[in-house]
Amino acid sequence: MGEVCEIMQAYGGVSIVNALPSWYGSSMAINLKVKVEIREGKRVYSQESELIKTILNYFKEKYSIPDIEVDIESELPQKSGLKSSSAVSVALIAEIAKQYDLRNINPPILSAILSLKAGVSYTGALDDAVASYCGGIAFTYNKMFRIVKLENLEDNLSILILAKGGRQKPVNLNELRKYSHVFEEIFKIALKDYLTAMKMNGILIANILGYSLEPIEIALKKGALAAGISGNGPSYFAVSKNGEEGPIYESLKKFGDVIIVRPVSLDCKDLSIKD
Ligand SMILES: Nc1ncnc2c1ncn2[C@@H]1O[C@H](COP(=O)(O)OP(=O)(O)O)[C@@H](O)[C@H]1O
Ligand SMILES: O=C(O)C1=C[C@@H](OP(=O)(O)O)[C@@H](O)[C@H](O)C1
Repeated sequence: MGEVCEIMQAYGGVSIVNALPSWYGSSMAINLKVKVEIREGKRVYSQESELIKTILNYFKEKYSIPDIEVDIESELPQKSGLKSSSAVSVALIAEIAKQYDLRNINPPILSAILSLKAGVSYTGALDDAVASYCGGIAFTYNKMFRIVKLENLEDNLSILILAKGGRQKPVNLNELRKYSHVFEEIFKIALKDYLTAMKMNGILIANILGYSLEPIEIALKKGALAAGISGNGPSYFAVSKNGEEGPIYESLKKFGDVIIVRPVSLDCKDLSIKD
């Protein structure tokens, strides 16, 4: 990521397996970006979100970096299920590490730790942070901050997104955790067949969290390879082969604005992956 361009950037993503029920999570990077720039200057605390504040405080306390101002340019709606918080946090952490030459920082792992500390995440969302930083598909066990696997993907897919931000619906964690064994099985399926897992997860999450199944059923009927709720919602997504988006796009349009994006190929060389 970011290394080849001046401005640090990270990606949004769609869910393959939501990590809330079983702590096992998987996410696919998409080409909606967050760009972060920093410069030394007086912090405006009142304008910092809890996440930004927590990250800046961490680096100030641990590495004595000076006060910095942060500029964020984001193509992702906040509280959307499209991984905006992980993209912002991983890009900011990576940019600070780069500018201040801080070695031995693993941006996705630190993102997970600080997202928990900031209270913007339930499990740390390491799955989202790894995909956001590396592209490709990430498989993680968030309870132990462990990256299980990083995978590249076929580049012949399109993702159609009914992008909605500002999640209002409370996330019923207790209800989700009742299904931990089911989601652990879906995670195992995902390691071999991510599209089937994506579909199972997307339908189940919509059911458990009380989102309408209509957009999902219609997209699947029109030939989508997978469809569902991403993250904790409210955004929906559907997957199709390149060039076959038409009928799915038309069917989803009646539910709101639909954007068509592409998955991002894996591009990460410096993360240690432990089985
Ligand atoms: N552009 C941004 N600028 C500052 N903070 C952001 C931005 N986008 C996301 N965030 C942080 O991430 C949080 C949203 O996280 P979350 O509810 O998990 O949504 P998502 O599903 O989009 O990741 C916001 O409340 C905020 O703290
Ligand atoms: O808070 C968390 O730990 C997570 C939130 C969800 O994503 P969103 O934040 O995109 O809803 C989920 O898909 C992810 O696996 C873990």
